[in-house]
This record gives sequence, structure tokens and C-alpha cells, in this order.
Amino acid sequence: MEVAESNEMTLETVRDSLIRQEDTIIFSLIERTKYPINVGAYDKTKTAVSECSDSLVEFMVKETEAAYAKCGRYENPEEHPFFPDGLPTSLVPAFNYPKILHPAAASINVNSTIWEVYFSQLLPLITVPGDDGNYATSAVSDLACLQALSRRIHYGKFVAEVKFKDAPKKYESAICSQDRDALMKLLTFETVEERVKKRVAKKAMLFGQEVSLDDNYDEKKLKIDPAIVSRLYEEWVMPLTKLVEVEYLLRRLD
Ligand SMILES: O=C(O)C(=O)C[C@]1(C(=O)O)C=C[C@@H](O)C=C1
Repeated sequence: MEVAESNEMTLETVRDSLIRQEDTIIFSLIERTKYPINVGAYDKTKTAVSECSDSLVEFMVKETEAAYAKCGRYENPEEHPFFPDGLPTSLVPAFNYPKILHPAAASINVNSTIWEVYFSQLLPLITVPGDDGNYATSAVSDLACLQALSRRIHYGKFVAEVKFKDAPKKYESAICSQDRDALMKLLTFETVEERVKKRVAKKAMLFGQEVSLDDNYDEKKLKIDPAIVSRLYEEWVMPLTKLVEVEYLLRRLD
């Protein structure tokens, strides 16, 4: 299957986009740290929404995504809903997005894994225990984090497309034999990953600093632990991006 030229996308430009997206992710995580974990927002026994028995956060995300869908957000190949079933159709004129990806890309959505990892592992690391009742505000903040992470992780489709276009021969035999491990090896650049981990830690330190015009403030007090941000990238963000890359490449010759 032929896919259109990658409209000037290169490995450098897709990596630049991933670097820019780090800022969005780190700022959204910093926002979420303002509130304690507020399990009430996720616990169906505490805040289940009466009509549908969803947790508050599920309800909010579904309702928000329905509005986004009507505005055409999910027509954009960079955007992926967390609850794709039964979304309304877009009510706005279609925009002609450049056809960069293989059509099979549309079937790849790892948001259910991102959701699970975010609430069970990531959130407890970046928040303090406790409950201040700010459930709706925390849930809005969660959605911002989830969307930023989802966009970054699914950007793996574009990274994989550029890698494939740059060196189709390198990937073809692993794709033909549907060899996930071989694909994973081929697309991994350990030195790049090391730089990503260091850079996100540095950004977390810079973005999370107190800024004051007074002399007596603690400039070492950080809003988020840079080591945790680095760990999130190492353990979840990069592995899930690579999972998306593998899933994409497996279908690239369909
Ligand atoms: O930059 C790449 O080549 C990517 O595929 C992205 C990424 C990442 O998630 O940051 C993933 C795999 C590589 O090993 C390095 C980095």
C-alpha cells in the first residue's frame, strides 16, 4: 500500500515535535500536583454519576469527548479519544489533513492502557495522598494530562512512518514475518532515550521552580520531582510510544 510523501516530515522534525510536547506534558503534570490524589473522583462507590454509574472522571471525559467529536477533533490523525465507542459525528466541515499515515493507523488506539497506567501508577507518584473535595477540578486536570500523554504516545505513528520511509528495506523482513521483537530492536535508539530522560528532568526542574521577586524564597522548592518525570518517561511514555511504533509497522505493508 502506497502512502503519500511525508510532507517534509523528517526524523528531526518529528523529534522536535516530541520535544515540544514534553513542555505540555510537564506543565499539565505540574498543574495536577496542586491537588491531592482525590480518589473520590475515580471511585465509583463515592462519586458515581447517578444516570450512568460512571465515576466522575469517566463521566467528564466522555461528555468532553462527545463535544470534541462534534467539533471534529478526532478527524485529526494526531488525536485519539479515550472512549471511542458511540461518539457523535463531526458537525463541522471536514479539514483535508495531509495523508501521511498508512490507513491502518486509524485502528491503533492504546488509550485504554494509558488510562490504566495513569490512574494506577502515575497519579499516585505525582500527587500527595489526601482528599480536599476538589474532584471536578482534579478531573479536568487529569484530562489535560491524559490528552497530552495520549497525543505524545500516538505520535509514535508518525515517528514510525518516517523511519519506515527513510529505510523501508531495514524494516520489511521483520514486518513480513510479523516479528515484534525485531521491530522493537530496529526502532530503538538508546542514546536518544537517555537524552530524553535527562532533558525532561531538566525541564521539570526549570518549569517547577518558584519564581519570586523577593529575596527570601526557596528557589530549590520544586513543584514536581524531576526524577519522577524522568522515570515516567523511562517506564511508560517511551515504552508506550514504542509499542505504538511497533503496532504501526506491523500493519505498514497491509
Ligand atoms: O526518537 C525516536 O527515534 C523515537 O522513536 C522516539 C523515542 C521516544 O519515545 O522518545 C522512542 C524510541 C527511541 O528509542 C527513542 C526515542
